Amino acid sequence: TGNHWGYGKEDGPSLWHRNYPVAQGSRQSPIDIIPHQAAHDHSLDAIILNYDHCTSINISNNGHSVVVEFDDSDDRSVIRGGPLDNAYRLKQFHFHWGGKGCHGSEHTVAGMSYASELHLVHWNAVKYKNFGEAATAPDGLVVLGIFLETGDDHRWLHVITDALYMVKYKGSLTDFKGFNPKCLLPSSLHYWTYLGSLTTPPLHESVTWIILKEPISVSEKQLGKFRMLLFTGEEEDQRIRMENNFRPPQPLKGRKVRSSN
Ligand SMILES: COc1ccc(/C(C)=C/C(=O)O)cc1
Ligand SMILES: [Zn+2]
Repeated sequence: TGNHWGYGKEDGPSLWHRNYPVAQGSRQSPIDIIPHQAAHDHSLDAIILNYDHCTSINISNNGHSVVVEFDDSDDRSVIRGGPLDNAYRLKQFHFHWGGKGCHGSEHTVAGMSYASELHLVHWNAVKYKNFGEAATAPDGLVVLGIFLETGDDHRWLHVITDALYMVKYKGSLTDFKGFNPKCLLPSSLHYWTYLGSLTTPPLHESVTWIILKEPISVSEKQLGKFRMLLFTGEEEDQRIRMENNFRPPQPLKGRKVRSSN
């Protein structure tokens, strides 16, 4: 129906251009990051994350990923510094992951993909009056990308994975208060940055990407809990496991990736 899209054979990333022609645009995401081709830009400042007074609201299954939304009615939780001209407000975060034993990050590093990728989505509330308007502007959004690799248990990720049973089905939502995503950051904030897009429809070319170089470690068991989510709703006959919800790397089309120190 309508602009239905997904990650399957009949509605996956290679077909999205039919309803979203920008899918073949000049600044699409994700991309393959080639570290030694990234320009070290010494003018790039450190990124600053002011998440101390962030207010998480709910966790939901939107049929494509699991999303934690935040109160973005003021500048209580923002990202600034780095390549940014102003502060951007945290709106939501979500994940992309693979099937069992398969990797599912969106960005790749020298052709290597990680098990999963966390996206923290922020919007430019200085220049735009709401998220929807910012989402269509070339400098409207900032997405902070964090790679997840499998290894030790992540000591805080269980707060999220323990809630996933509540949002098993597409369209489900439940309260999720008091979660601060600062606990999901790696120790280093060194990053790559480039101009790109949303990685799901409507694929707007409105994102300044900031991808942290250092992955966080999560256990295979924790990652497995994401795979108990379903793409399908409670009322649907088909039960399709939510996995491999990632878009593959897109053409760089002459863009430069910059590297912080
Ligand atoms: C205005 O509608 C939107 C739909 C999705 C998104 C995001 C945040 C997509 C993505 O994460 O790739 C933004 C706006
Ligand atoms: Zn994403």
